[in-house]
Amino acid sequence: MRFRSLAELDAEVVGCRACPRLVAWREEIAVVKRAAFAGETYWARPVPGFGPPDASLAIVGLAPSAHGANRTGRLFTGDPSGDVLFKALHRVGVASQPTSTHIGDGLELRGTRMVSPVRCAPPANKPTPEERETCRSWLAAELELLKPTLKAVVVLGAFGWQALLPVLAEAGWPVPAPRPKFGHGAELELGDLRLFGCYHVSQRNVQTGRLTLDMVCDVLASATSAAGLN
Ligand SMILES: O=c1cc[nH]c(=O)[nH]1
Repeated sequence: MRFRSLAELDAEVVGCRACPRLVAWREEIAVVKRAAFAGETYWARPVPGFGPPDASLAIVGLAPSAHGANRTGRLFTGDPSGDVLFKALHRVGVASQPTSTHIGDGLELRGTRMVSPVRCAPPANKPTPEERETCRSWLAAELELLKPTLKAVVVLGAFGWQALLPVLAEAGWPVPAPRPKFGHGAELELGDLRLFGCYHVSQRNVQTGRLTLDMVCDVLASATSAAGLN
């Protein structure tokens, strides 16, 4: 294995400059900024996973948002997607508080690690298939390190689902062929690992009513139970 620990992986991933388009974008945003954050220094680097290294539950998202994790340096922190997600994680008992505003705000996750298939903020929140492929080795390394304790994964959206299944198959989990499709409420049993599909907690999904806080909590409750966390 390339990394001996998640701490080692996290320390290395933040220096990645593999995708020129993403490097340019994450750094440009940090200069232009959003007016509300004009006084802040943006993180403007790849965002590592967040949560304990012996997690039994993983939450797989999409990519850091421009003025959220790309600003704060922590996944789902400081953006509207995180507002919903952390409320739900707190409600099911794995987040110490319902909000996540900045590193050092006191938030802790119990038995749960957030992982991003793409580590840099992409223009229009849309990584290219090439960028997803380039970032895949980080996702693979993170799952390999989590494997000894991992029991359940919640995948937020089709992008994460498509990124994750090949990585799980390569790491030895019995992923069926053809690969099962993503859907909200989809559930897969891959040997000792349970996979749960959930619509992404994006502002658009929530504002249009496609996804409600209760729907997120329902999926998380099943997943935390499968992960032995409640
Ligand atoms: O997947 C996502 C979406 C928003 N913010 C993140 O950090 N990840």
